[in-house]
Amino acid sequence: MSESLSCHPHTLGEPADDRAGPGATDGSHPVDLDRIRRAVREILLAVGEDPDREGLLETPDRVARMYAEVFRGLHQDPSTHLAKRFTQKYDEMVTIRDITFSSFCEHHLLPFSGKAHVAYLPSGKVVGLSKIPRVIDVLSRRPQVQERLTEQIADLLMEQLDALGVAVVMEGVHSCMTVRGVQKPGSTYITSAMRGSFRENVATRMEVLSLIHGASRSV
Ligand SMILES: Nc1nc2c(ncn2[C@@H]2O[C@H](COP(=O)(O)OP(=O)(O)OP(=O)(O)O)[C@@H](O)[C@H]2O)c(=O)[nH]1
Ligand SMILES: [Zn+2]
Repeated sequence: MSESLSCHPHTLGEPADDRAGPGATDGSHPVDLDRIRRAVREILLAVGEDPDREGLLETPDRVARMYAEVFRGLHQDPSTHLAKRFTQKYDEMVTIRDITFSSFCEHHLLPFSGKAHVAYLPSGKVVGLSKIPRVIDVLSRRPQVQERLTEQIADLLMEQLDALGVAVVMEGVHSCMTVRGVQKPGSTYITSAMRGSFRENVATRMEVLSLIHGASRSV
C-alpha cells in the first residue's frame, strides 16, 4: 500500500471509535484532544473573541471531538474492508453510484461533500456491496483534495480486488468556494480516475460514464 494510504502505525487495522467521547482525555485516543482544545482557545482569542463567555466555554472541547471524528480515517486502514472477498462467476461491470461522501479540504480545513460513483470489472472475485462506501468513508475522513481522494479510491480498489479495471467519478461542493474566498455557491467540482480497462478502452469508459450519467445530470 502506498504511503499516502497507510495510517498511524500503532493503530493500523484497528477501527477507531466513530466519535471520541467526552472522557477521551487520558491519552489513549490517537488524536490529541487536549492539544486541539488549547489551539481552539488560542484561535478564539486571536480573532478577538472571549473564550470564557458562556456560549464558548465548551467550544474547544466540541471542536476537539469534532476533529477526532472527521479525521478518524487517519488512524484507519481502508484495505481491511476489502479483505473478505468471495468468488463469483460474474465478469461484467459492477457499478455503484450516488455514494454520499464528506471530507475536509486540506487547504482551509473546510468541508467538501457530494457523491461518488464507482465501477469495477471483477476478475473472478467480488466484495460485499457495502465495502466500497466503507472504503470511501475511511479515505474521506482525512484532510484531502478531491483529486487525491478520487485516485486513492481507484488505486486501492484496483490493487485489492485484482480488478481488470476501476472507474471512480466524484462530484463535490467545496465550502471554501462558497462561504469564503471567491464565494460561488452552486458550482460542482468533478474529478475522475480511470484504471485498467476503463483507461485503455474507450467503449468501456463510455459505458460506465453513461451508467453514471443516468443518475446525475452533471457528469
Ligand atoms: N484542485 C483542488 N483545489 C482545491 C480543493 N479544495 C480546495 N481547493 C482550492 O485550493 C486553492 C487554494 O488556493 P490558495 O491561493 O493557496 O488559497 P487562497 O488564497 O485561500 O485561495 P482563494 O480560495 O482563491 O481565496 C483554492 O483555489 C481552493 O478553491 C481540491 O480538492 N482540489
Ligand atoms: Zn479549501
